[in-house]
Amino acid sequence: MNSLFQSKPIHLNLPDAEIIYYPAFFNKEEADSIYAELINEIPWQQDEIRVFGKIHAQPRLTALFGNEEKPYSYSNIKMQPHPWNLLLQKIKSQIESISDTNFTTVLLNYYRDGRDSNGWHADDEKELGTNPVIASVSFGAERTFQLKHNSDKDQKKSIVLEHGSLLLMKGTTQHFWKHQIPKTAKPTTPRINLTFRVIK
Ligand SMILES: O=C(O)CCC(=O)C(=O)O
Ligand SMILES: [Fe+2]
Repeated sequence: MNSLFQSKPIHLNLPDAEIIYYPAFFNKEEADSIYAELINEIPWQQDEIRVFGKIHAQPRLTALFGNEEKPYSYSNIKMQPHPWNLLLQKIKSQIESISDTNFTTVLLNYYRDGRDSNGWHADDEKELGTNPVIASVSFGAERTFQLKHNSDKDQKKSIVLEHGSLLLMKGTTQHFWKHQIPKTAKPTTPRINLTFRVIK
């Protein structure tokens, strides 16, 4: 893997946000091999979440890796991280050099098909601190990532996250915007997304 700076960054021009998209952060060959390894080697689990008092199976599979002493809680789930493996450490160090951030944790999502999704949310948990840097890398099927501003209803953005791409969200993005991966009726093969985070 030595694909740094292969693709030109695209700065999304959105108010109250700092979002940068790198379309081919990993080249096709690297992305293919990372995708296959992640599908096979990650201990994917399907958690239950509580939404308005009701228990649901999460509409995707997940896994958490990170520094041992940093559990991560969201949607009423407390996840204990698996220790870093070699592949995730390698991806982490490439992303750290481009984002100038030392990540403690990565949350992995496995969207099996178009019925899997990730509903509107901000990554604004207390333990991420103010103005968190979130580095999101995608492998496999392309899915649409939607953004909407919390108070200005005219501000919305959709972006297709490509195989091997990196999306960096920083600054005040999580305070003013929510994001989601909606379900799609289009026949869709699996997609894996990794969001690297700093847990304080
Ligand atoms: O799958 C994605 O691209 C987004 C994942 C996400 O927003 C999250 O895990 O917080
Ligand atoms: Fe998110």
